[in-house]
Amino acid sequence: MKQFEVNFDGLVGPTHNYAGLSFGNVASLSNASASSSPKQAAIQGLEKMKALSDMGMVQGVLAPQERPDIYALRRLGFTGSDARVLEEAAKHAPAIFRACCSASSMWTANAATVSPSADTADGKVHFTPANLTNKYHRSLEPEVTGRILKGTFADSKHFSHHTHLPDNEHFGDEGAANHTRLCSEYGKPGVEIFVYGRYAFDDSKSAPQKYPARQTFEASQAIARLHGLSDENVVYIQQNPDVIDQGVFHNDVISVGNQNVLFYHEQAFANTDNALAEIRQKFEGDELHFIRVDTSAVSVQEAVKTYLFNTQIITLPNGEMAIIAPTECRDSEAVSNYLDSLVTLNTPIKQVHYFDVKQSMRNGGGPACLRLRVALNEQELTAVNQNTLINDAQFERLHKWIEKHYRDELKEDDLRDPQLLIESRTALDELTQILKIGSVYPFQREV
Ligand SMILES: NCCC[C@H](NC(=O)CCC(=O)O)C(=O)O
Repeated sequence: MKQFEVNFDGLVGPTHNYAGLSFGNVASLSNASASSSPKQAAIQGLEKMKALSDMGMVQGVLAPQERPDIYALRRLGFTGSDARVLEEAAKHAPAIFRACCSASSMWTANAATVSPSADTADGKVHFTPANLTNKYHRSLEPEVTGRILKGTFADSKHFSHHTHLPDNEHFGDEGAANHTRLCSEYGKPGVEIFVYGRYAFDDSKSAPQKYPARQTFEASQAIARLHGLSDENVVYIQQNPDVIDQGVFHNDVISVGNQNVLFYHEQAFANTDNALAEIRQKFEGDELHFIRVDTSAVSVQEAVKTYLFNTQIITLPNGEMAIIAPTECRDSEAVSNYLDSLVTLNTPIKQVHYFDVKQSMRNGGGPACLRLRVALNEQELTAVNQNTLINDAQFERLHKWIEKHYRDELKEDDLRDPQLLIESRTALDELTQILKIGSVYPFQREV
């Protein structure tokens, strides 16, 4: 049977903006308040999806969330008409208001953790939305994310959906950004690697000092239990606390895996030798490539700046692997030299493709943050909501939809504009019809 890894990229929403909300995510902080271009950002993202589909990959799209989140503001005591809620919140609680406007659902690597059917006890593909408790603006996402995932993977014969973990820092879960999977083929059992930043129930263990560790060991274990993974197929690795303190807020900023390749920075993990030995022992297959990048070649600071590890490693239809990198990697001498030499080495990675995703990079999200990977066999792929897969027709439809509804420029002050809320709702309502995902947004569910 054929097997695929489908990348589901997040569509950028109509209120894309930079609010500087993520402490510990250096790029997000340094671009706060800059004006944004929702139209350009959405088109950049869509073009990346189309380019991957043109390379012969199966590419999907996940709908964005509605922002500003009026419901979150009402829960915090703002009342009256929607226009009044916006006005009062922007005036009296500007920081909270900005958090309720965040564009962050576009980074679908944080939407959920996904375990393919080859790894799970019941032979279904399992999804758990990430609770994203560490950042208030991100903690607003899991409920709607869960509905979007259910609308995209609706067939209960093949897909199993869990509720996000308890909304508490002890079970802080950042989804696939802290999870990767190695396998000989996508449809064969793999090793699921969970990378966590700290222990929540054991203070004696090491943890970062400056920036938060968003993912806990206990959350990772809970996901593995929920998904019915066997201990023989799971490896837990602690992220090096020092690199978290240097701005590596998710594991996917310092390591990435695909099939039999683990690409990682020398300083990525706390106890690298043990972790790699355990992966080697649990991996089913002959050839395993650990590609380590040394600090002398690329410093942690340069990796954070260029997002060398927030690249996507994909397997092309001809079996070769390609790296999908942001143009920031090409613009750095150290990183572009490294990538030039990497493709000449004896590893499966043979190509590098650069993409301009600046509108996302400015919020601290590279190509890998923009996608949720879902490994599927042929039957499961047929069971996916086909309207969420990118082909020429769907690309055209979404392109037109963006052109019709999105603004060219958005300033911070525009977010309180009630007209923008109406525009976004009109756009999102139409989107749910294009993607046929049902009424996922709160404004569509009011009676
Ligand atoms: N995987 C990439 C995630 C980036 C995301 N940035 C943000 O939420 C910044 C949003 C802002 O500052 O407006 C985060 O840090 O979780």
